[in-house]
Amino acid sequence: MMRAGIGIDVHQFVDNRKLIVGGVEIPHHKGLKGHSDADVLLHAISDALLGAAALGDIGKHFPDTSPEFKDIDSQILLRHVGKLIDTEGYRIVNIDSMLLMERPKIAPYITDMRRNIAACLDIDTSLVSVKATTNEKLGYIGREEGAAAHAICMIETREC
Ligand SMILES: Nc1ccn([C@@H]2O[C@H](COP(=O)(O)O)[C@@H](O)[C@H]2O)c(=O)n1
Ligand SMILES: C[C@@]1(CO)OP(=O)(O)OP(=O)(O)OC[C@H]1O
Repeated sequence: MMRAGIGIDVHQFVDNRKLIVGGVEIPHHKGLKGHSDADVLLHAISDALLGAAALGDIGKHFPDTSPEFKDIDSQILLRHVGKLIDTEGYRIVNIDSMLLMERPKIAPYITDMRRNIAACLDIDTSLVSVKATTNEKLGYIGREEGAAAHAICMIETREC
C-alpha cells in the first residue's frame, strides 16, 4: 500500500545563530531560531514522513520543552524518524521538498543537502529532491524575517 505525507515548517531569522539547512552550515549573517538547530528543511521532511505513517508530528516525538533536544542536530531527529518508518514496516519511495528563503542562495549546497538527507534515511540520493524559491520580496519570507520549507513524500509497505 502506498501512502503520501506532507510537512511544513517555519523558523525566524535572528542574529547570532548559525544557518543550518539540510544538515549543511551555510555562511550568512543570520541564522534560524529554534529549540533545536532549527533546520527548517529537515523538520518539514521529518513531518512529511511521520504524517505518511500517521505517527503524529515532530513536536510529539521531540518536544521543544525537553532539554534533550536543545540545539540538537536535526539530522539525529530525521534518522530517528527513518527508523520509526522502517519499524512500522514501510519503505520510502521518494521525497520532494521546497525551501522558501529570500537569501542566501542555497543552490550551491543542494547536492550536499540531498546526500545528508539520504544518509540519515539510509536511502539512495536519487530518491530525495530539494528545491528552493525566493518569495519575490513578499511577506515575512520576502522581508527575510523567516524561512519556510514544504515537503511531501510517498512511502509503501515493505514486501514480507
Ligand atoms: N534561497 C534561494 C532561493 C532560490 N534559489 C534558486 O534561485 C532560483 C530562482 O528563484 P526564484 O524565486 O526567482 O524563482 C531558483 O530556481 C532556485 O534554484 C536558491 O538557490 N536559493
Ligand atoms: C525540533 C524541535 C525540538 O527541538 O524544536 P524546534 O527547533 O523549535 O523546531 P520546530 O519546527 O518548532 O519543531 C519542534 C521541536 O520538535
